[in-house]
Amino acid sequence: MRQGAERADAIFHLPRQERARLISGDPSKGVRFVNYSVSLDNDAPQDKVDMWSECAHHRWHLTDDFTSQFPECLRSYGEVMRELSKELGGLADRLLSLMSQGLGLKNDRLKRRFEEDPSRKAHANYCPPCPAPELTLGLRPHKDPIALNMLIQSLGASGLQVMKDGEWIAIDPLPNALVINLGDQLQILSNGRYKSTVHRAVNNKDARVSLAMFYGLLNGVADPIEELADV
Ligand SMILES: O=C(O)CCC(=O)C(=O)O
Ligand SMILES: [Fe+2]
Repeated sequence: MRQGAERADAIFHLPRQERARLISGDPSKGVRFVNYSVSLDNDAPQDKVDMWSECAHHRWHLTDDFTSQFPECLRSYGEVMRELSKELGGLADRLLSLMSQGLGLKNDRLKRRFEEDPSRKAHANYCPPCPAPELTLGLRPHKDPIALNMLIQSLGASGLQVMKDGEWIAIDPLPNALVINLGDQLQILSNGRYKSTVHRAVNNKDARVSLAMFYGLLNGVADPIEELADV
């Protein structure tokens, strides 16, 4: 896990020309940089805040070699990613099994639902050292639209905060720990029994990296699973 965050950090320190080649709006690219721009909350323009972060996106998989599309300069990141993907794929299944039990369903119920239409995306987030952290955010407040986010944080600078009872609570990085965040799809599938959490990332004078491994349904979900639907 530590290596996942370290190698992800390397993506953001590639030579300028290599980086330029990765900037793209085309989701079919193996790895692409997207920039978070200004937070555009048009309903509350006074709350606009500058995003001080960069993000690299790619898909992940347990068995397909999704790294074959990675450029040569990301070879060692790809090696770590392949290992991590197998581990986190297994972890996602275990979590879904426990969450199925928690809902009073058969252990494999959620797992089977996800296998019908799976989506696996990774976001490597990088917040560079920020001279004025109080004027910026790394990631604006949001809920993850997908089901599960298995998040690895670099050690050192903290940044992740979760909204609880109207207050922001810092979730500081711990060695060898993952943060498991539930997103909208699990809230919908569970008919509100599991909650999608509002979270954000704040900036620091020091750099920070996080690696979000998302798992969920590719085409989204509009209804709870049948057994939990209101009648
Ligand atoms: O950087 C973080 O800790 C949060 C990442 C996150 O929320 C996301 O990628 O959706
Ligand atoms: Fe998120």
